[in-house]
Amino acid sequence: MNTSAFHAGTVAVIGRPNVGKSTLVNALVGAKVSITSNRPQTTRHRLLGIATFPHGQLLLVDTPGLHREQSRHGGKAMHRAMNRAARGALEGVDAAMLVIEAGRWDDGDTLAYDALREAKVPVVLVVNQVDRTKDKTQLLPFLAEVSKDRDFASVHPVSALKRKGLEPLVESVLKLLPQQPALYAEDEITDKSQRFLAGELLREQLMRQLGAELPYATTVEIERFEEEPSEKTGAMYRIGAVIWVERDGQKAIVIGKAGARLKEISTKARLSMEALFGCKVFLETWVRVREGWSDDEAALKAFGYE
Ligand SMILES: Nc1nc2c(ncn2[C@@H]2O[C@H](COP(=O)(O)OP(=O)(O)OP(=O)(O)O)[C@@H](O)[C@H]2O)c(=O)[nH]1
Repeated sequence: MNTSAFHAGTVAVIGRPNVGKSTLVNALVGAKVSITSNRPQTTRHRLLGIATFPHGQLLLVDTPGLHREQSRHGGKAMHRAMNRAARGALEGVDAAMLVIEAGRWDDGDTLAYDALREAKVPVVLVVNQVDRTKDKTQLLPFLAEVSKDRDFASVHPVSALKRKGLEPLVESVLKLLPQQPALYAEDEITDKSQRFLAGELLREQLMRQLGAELPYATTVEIERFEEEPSEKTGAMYRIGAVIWVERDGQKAIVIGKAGARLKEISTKARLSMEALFGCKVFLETWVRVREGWSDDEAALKAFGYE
């Protein structure tokens, strides 16, 4: 490897809820480090996905506050608040990927763009979900329209889901990063612990399978995470997870008829854990009721919320 041409640095991934940020991060990292669902606001925690390529390394960071509720509020006060939040979140970031949905640019995108410009972060525009654009002749005019009078380092139509257009995107972003050796080892994909990721994968299944039925205050706590040697398969992880809800009725929803739903949720979560960790997983899940925990600051802390 020619280390003199190696670029590495932090890249903020910014965009309205549900545009496909997590899907993009996972596609770039090549593994599932960020959970996805078609419900907005899936990403609760700041995430760092690490993507290493022959010419460089991207440290992909979430910027909480920058893509929350953007489109619902407007006005100067919101603009100022956004810019304040942006300044903190963007400190030390080398570049940003502004992710939008093909065919759509709204006020939220403008706010994010302005915040990035104000923070003087070079921005690459990622026009995602191009696979959903049926009439491809509309794409070029759309790209021209959104880049007119805006200062993007480059513009990339991609499909994060189908992993299309990612190579040129990576090349462009790497060019914006300082020339320096890799900051993390090549096989590191996240700074999050496996324990944390296990909880995220279970939460992902809860969201996917319960959809709108998922009680708002549901959270996941990993009570047990142990590695055990296994004669047959090498290592095995024994994971115990508690799904916390606020009421008995909610518990019944999560468990489902004769436990069918919880079984399905646990099986799918276990399979994604095995895929991510590369070993057998023995997963046990319980649903427990804790009344009013979402009001209790100390309880929130115990669940990993700041
Ligand atoms: N067709 C298509 N769907 C996509 C693409 N990228 C993401 N999606 C879907 O869009 C939905 C939202 O994707 P996420 O990656 O969770 O979006 P996000 O921006 O991280 O969402 P938040 O965490 O809520 O901010 C999921 O159902 C994805 O499968 C794409 O390129 N094409």
